[in-house]
Amino acid sequence: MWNHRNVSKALNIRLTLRCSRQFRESEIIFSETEETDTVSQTATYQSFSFFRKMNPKDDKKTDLCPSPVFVHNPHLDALKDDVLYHFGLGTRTHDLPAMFGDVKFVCVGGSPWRMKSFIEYIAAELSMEDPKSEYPNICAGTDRYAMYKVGSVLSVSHGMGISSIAIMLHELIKLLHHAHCTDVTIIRIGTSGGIGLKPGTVVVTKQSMDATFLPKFEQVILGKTVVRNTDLDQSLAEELLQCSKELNQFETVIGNTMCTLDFYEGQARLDGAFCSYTEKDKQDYLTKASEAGVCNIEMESSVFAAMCKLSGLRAAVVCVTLLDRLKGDQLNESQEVLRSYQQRPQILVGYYIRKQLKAKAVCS
Ligand SMILES: O=P(O)(O)O[C@H]1O[C@H](CO)[C@@H](O)[C@H]1O
Ligand SMILES: O=c1cc[nH]c(=O)[nH]1
Repeated sequence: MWNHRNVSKALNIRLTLRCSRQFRESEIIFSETEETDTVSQTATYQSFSFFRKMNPKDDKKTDLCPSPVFVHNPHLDALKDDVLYHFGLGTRTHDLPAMFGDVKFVCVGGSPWRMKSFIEYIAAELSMEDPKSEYPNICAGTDRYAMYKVGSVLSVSHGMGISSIAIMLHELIKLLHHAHCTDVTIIRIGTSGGIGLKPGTVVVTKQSMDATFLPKFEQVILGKTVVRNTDLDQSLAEELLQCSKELNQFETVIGNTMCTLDFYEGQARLDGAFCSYTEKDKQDYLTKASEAGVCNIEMESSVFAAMCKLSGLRAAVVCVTLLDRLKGDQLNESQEVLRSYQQRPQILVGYYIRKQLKAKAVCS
């Protein structure tokens, strides 16, 4: 007989199956020998692309049931308390469902200053301003990351680079999971270098690519290279582009984003402390990137896309371009201009969140 308990059990089994399938579909493991063997790496990579085509696990939500935030770690069940060390939070010390259970939108970006200014901006947009204008840093117990919350919107800084954002995302995903959040959308609001775009253009990422222009994120786990899928939610990207059209305040495009391990040599800059290539080498490389559909370069999108996909989060990357890398390397615009550029992804995402909340209010 179907009662509340076995309906929820069946639902759980379905969700678990769905999430473990999603996990399998999202990664390929190379053995150590394969890793150094270009031919087999290419072959495995091709099968990886084939896998993706066979399983266009998409973005569009087909289920009406709420979508939870998945973790894929059986060891977590054995933990009495889970300490989210770099947030200064934990399951024993904090009531995470009470603090975060209502979160529906998470915005992340490199700088703590930007993420505080975003929460002030969104509070005003949603008419939820604190009369004392106080937005306390929820992670005040640590100086690693900063976190702010207004209503259902959470704003978190992640520092610079893949390692820094990956640590933050491990703890953020566990936080959302422990808090029993459902139907969460996460958006990175960042800055980048553009390729052939007018500075100030906003790029909504279609695919995050590595420095060889392949849509994958590689990580060595237990001495083996694990390759993860960097797909982002295409319908969310389209919705953001539509919002930009409605706003009509600045140029926005959808394109591929290259994610590098470094700001200088990793992005073909000629102005780092070391450089062993010519201006022509740099131009040739950026031209190849552009031919692969790369519109901008930054340093977190690949692991962001990979981890959000594994946890079932609807994710997008929205970065403004601060300069055109075909024309130079140095950021020599005034602080005022750079600050106004940084606000563009915030304005776009703020508009999107307000639109979503309005639509939800009409439906309920
Ligand atoms: O503007 P944020 O979010 O920090 O992102 C970009 O800016 C930093 C480099 O200046 C890198 O982290 C890059 O990804
Ligand atoms: O050129 C740039 C500008 C911002 N962020 C980057 O990673 N690269």
